[in-house]
Amino acid sequence: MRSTSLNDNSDNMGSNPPPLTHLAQEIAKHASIITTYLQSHNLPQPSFASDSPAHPIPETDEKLSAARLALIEATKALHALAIGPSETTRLFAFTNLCHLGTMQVLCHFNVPQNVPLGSPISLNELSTKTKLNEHVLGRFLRMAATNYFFVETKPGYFSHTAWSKNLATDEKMRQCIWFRHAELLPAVGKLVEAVEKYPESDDPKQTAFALAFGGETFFDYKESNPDNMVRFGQFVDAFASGYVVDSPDNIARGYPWEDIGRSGDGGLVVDVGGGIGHISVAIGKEHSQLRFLVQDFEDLRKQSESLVLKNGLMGRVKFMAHDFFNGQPEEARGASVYFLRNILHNWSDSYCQKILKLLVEAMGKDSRIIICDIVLPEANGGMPKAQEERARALDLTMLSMFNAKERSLEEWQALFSSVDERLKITNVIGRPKMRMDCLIEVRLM
Ligand SMILES: C[S@@+](CC[C@H](N)C(=O)[O-])C[C@H]1O[C@@H](n2cnc3c(N)ncnc32)[C@H](O)[C@@H]1O
Repeated sequence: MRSTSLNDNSDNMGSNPPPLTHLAQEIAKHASIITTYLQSHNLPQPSFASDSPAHPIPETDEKLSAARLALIEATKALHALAIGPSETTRLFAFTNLCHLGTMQVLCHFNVPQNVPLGSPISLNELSTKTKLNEHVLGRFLRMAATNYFFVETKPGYFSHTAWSKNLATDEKMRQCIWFRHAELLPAVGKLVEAVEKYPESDDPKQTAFALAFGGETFFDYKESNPDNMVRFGQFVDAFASGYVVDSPDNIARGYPWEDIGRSGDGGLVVDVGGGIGHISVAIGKEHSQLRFLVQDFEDLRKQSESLVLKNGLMGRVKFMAHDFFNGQPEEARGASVYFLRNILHNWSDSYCQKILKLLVEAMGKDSRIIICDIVLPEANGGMPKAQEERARALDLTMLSMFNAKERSLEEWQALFSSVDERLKITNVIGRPKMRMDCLIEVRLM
């Protein structure tokens, strides 16, 4: 997309079309690429209808994905220009905050699951089923419907759209709402206080989150609230399984995993802070020569083992309770890969140094570390604004929750060098293979 829509102050009196027209043309062009692809592959067109798929535009085709990102980029700019500076500010976050409250109420009272999948339901019946006052329920549902969740098919009757059906049928999606409302919102509400009180701190106890949650660090709070830990795990799983960050399948295809474990190096991948092991499972399904050790807190063992069982990977993917601030046990030393996905961005530099030092101690001469995290662009570094917005939002989420951060490539290399001068970035796989996260390969050189 041409830069006029975002950076250019020209009066548009020349031969270029005015920004609104230019953006509308871009939108038409990219929409047409997508529509034609879907038609020629006999795939349904994106629609709000409840039988529409949750991911209507496949992620696997690079050209299609690029068209989708360009479409999102152009619609974002067009939307902003159409609304204008004054209205943008006057209405800032107004509807989004109310949407967040609305969705959390609806999820809390199990409304999505109580709307039948194939037919409408009256407010009266839904109120009886969910024990939510009928009038109040109607107000929340009508708000949600302005954001395409549910549709009022006739007065007082609601049906699913593809959006609300996704929420109804996938518990992990409901945990995305829960996390934003129950944890991120209170933390963000304490940002001013945190920045004022702890301007230079990198301590995970001196965060906006800690100010909102009785002084506990994010993970201490999780450990003392096991239910909350499970919900968080489901949220991370959902967050990681689509376009927002890179899907497990994308990671399984994004790196030359086939080169590992072929030449007598054992093919052991230690998935450090691997959660329930969904990334190991995705890679393991594609690359049968690899074995995995998923390390995380003991609470996740049961979920992890049932995921492994479900995917028939017993014997190849093993769960191990291990704190990454302790040295690696014998079983995990000299592994082919130490894989850390969305781990280091949760910690400030001094904590990352501790984690990485322990890995360097465990590494053999052929071991590599692979980090899957965002590489922040330089200013105006070519990342589409809509994507950069998400990367920056993650960066500020890291600040609010952990006093941590997303890093630019320079910051990544500086971190590795501060741990061991021999640690060098040997490969970075980013767009277009990966969407948002990059795969950063680091070796002892
Ligand atoms: C953002 S999640 C990432 C999980 C997984 N790597 C993924 O990409 O989905 C961070 C993970 O680090 C784990 N974790 C936090 N502190 C840890 C520690 N000290 N030792 C081991 N795991 C830890 C959490 O339980 C959580 O599963």
